[in-house]
Amino acid sequence: MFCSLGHQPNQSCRGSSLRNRIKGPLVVTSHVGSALVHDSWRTTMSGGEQEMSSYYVGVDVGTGSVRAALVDQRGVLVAFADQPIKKWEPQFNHHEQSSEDIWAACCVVTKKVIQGMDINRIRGLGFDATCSLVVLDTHFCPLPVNNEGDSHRNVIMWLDHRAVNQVGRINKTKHSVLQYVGGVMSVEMQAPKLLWLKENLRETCWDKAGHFFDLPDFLSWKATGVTARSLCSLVCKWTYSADKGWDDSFWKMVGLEDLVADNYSKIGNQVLPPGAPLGSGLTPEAARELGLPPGIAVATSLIDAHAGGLGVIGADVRGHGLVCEGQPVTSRLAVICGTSSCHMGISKDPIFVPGVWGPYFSAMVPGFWLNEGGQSVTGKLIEHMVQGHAAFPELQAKASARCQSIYAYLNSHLDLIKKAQPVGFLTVDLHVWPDFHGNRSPLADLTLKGMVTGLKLSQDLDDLAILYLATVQAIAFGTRFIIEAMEAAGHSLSTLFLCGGLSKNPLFVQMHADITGGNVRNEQSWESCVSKT
Ligand SMILES: Nc1ncnc2c1ncn2[C@@H]1O[C@H](COP(=O)(O)OP(=O)(O)O)[C@@H](O)[C@H]1O
Ligand SMILES: O=C(CO)[C@H](O)[C@H](O)COP(=O)(O)O
Repeated sequence: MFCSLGHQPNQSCRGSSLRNRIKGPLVVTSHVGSALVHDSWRTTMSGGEQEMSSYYVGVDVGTGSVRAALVDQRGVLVAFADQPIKKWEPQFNHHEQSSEDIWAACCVVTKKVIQGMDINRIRGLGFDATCSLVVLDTHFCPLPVNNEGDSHRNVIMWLDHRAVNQVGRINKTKHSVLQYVGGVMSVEMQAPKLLWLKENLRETCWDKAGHFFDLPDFLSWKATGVTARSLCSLVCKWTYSADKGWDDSFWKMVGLEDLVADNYSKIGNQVLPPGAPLGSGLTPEAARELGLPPGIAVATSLIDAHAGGLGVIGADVRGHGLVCEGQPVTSRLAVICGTSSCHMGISKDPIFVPGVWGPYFSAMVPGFWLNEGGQSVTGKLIEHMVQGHAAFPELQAKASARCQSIYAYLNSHLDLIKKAQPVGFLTVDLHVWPDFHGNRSPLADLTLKGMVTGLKLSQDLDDLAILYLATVQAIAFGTRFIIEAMEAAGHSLSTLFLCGGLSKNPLFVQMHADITGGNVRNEQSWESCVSKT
């Protein structure tokens, strides 16, 4: 049911090219060839076949856009659409969104993928989304998370770092729940953000709040009216234990005892495993807004990285002659790379990796423990470096003259200037430290900053291309650093499975293969193997 899709702004399409956009469990479901797509449509449209297809809609809310996919019961992708969503940065390190804007985008993309379809064949709907914090009042209306009192902006995004002081105090408690987030709570998790709201927006937000949702759970509530939370969100971002539930002593110790007093009704006291059906399914109101039939099944949600991780870690790789065929799923590391990169590895027994989130039980693959390493800005960092360079306008002009994306142009430019040497050698004198937004894993130090060494006075297109390469390499070294920490703690990883927007960049995939020295699979080419040096 879950899917997580790559991103091309404002597009809706059908057919074989859709495969290149998938980053979730749909990755290896089947052959998304146009023949298959047409077959399933013919069956649908004629209505005469005995075994008529059932269809499912998956909605994936990333940082920059919302994507929907329509798949049939075999997992074949039939239609795809995406739509950008709004983001605000009212001050440095404050990142906000609007839950109404996000829901409206979910409705737009869902309507697009079901266009021309017999909607009575649609059997179910599922959501995944970023782990951002949505705040609603007791009547489920948006509350402002900002000093301006703008209630439209009622979402504190996952990458928001406003609660630095609060997370510092939480970490000083050394409470035992911190063992399950790599020993150090991240400012990107929900407890510090809640404490910030209580300490900074008491009257306008905290006192009026009736519901604090992780964004994936907000979407499933919006679709069903059921306020149950996903085990995935609560375990990974809210300190909930699959085994022991909430720990009252943690919330009391950090100054959020009010959440305990009302039996966690504001943050969730009914918890379901990802994929479990919610209530009576899609409400009539949500059905109208989405263009779907009321009452169809709606699944308990997943965080976006976990949806992508579930998809690639569970991929059936038989028959492609891959090295990883026959190796256990615990030897796979899923790297979900979009705005950020998330490194998802699973194990049968809990593994405690300093600076790497988890171990989380059953939060992604049922019955397995999950460790989640991460780099908070990867796609966003590449954009920051490239767009901030003096030669960016020239790059844009040249790429558009060739009808290429700026990244395709930069990759071919690197090929041109590398001459006979391997492309990686172009950066022997230029190095990037990629922690421009702190280090999520394995140093777990939000105070770290980015760094570039080896700059010269020239600022031409060659310099931009080499800076871009050094940034991609720095990100790949970050992945290697995370793998080394996970292996030192007991993981045994042999294959990286990349998915998300960045996995469409061959240079990004190649540098991960070269620098980690492992087998790397990306979403686009299941059949071809990226070599290692
Ligand atoms: N074809 C491509 N080549 C290079 N980079 C790409 C490509 N498509 C998307 N990206 C990059 O991937 C990132 C977005 O990935 P995506 O998975 O859509 O993110 P999110 O889920 O965070 O919204 C952006 O930084 C974008 O520049
Ligand atoms: O913390 C995370 C998952 O646990 C992600 O970084 C967050 O959800 C953002 O995802 P994306 O980079 O795909 O927008």
